[in-house]
Amino acid sequence: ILTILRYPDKRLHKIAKPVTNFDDRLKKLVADMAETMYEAPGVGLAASQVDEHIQLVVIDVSETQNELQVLINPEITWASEEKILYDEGCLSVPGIYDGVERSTEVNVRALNLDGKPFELNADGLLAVCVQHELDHLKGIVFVEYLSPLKRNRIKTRMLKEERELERSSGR
Ligand SMILES: O=C(O)C[C@@H](Cc1ccccc1)[C@H](O)SCc1ccccc1
Ligand SMILES: [Zn+2]
Repeated sequence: ILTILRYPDKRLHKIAKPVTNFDDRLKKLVADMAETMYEAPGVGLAASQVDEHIQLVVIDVSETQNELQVLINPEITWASEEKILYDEGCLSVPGIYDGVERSTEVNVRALNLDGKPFELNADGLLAVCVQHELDHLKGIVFVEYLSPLKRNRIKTRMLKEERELERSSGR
């Protein structure tokens, strides 16, 4: 299980670099990210959230939680004009859910773990998740779409919880 960075950690705003070598280290990171995501639980996790600033996300929106999708160097090639407002959460901002507008449908081009390109046409929760994860790779956390008032309240609350965490664990 990997440690997930918590907002407003500055490292969440670093821009992820493209993946170049498809080696065993990458495969191990994917396995660790998948395990971390399932345990959270979550339906998506970006490498940025575990302080690995490379363009890699893992997603599993299946009911049975056994259909892992790995997207490497992903880019959205088309996004629908039509938008949907979805109450998003984020494993880096635990306990906060708020409405974010996203395209209802997106086409994504990415590489798989073997470095082979593939296309993904996503709608529903998968489309929302893809857009949320690709934002992480650009250093964007979903609270940035909320009002400054809401964002500041969330920042204050997260920092308060961080202090309580430190006090309780005697760190
Ligand atoms: O990137 C993350 O932090 C995991 C996100 C992914 C996500 C955000 C918004 C909408 C869809 C996916 C979530 O925290 S995973 C938790 C979750 C589970 C089911 C539905 C929505 C969110
Ligand atoms: Zn997130």
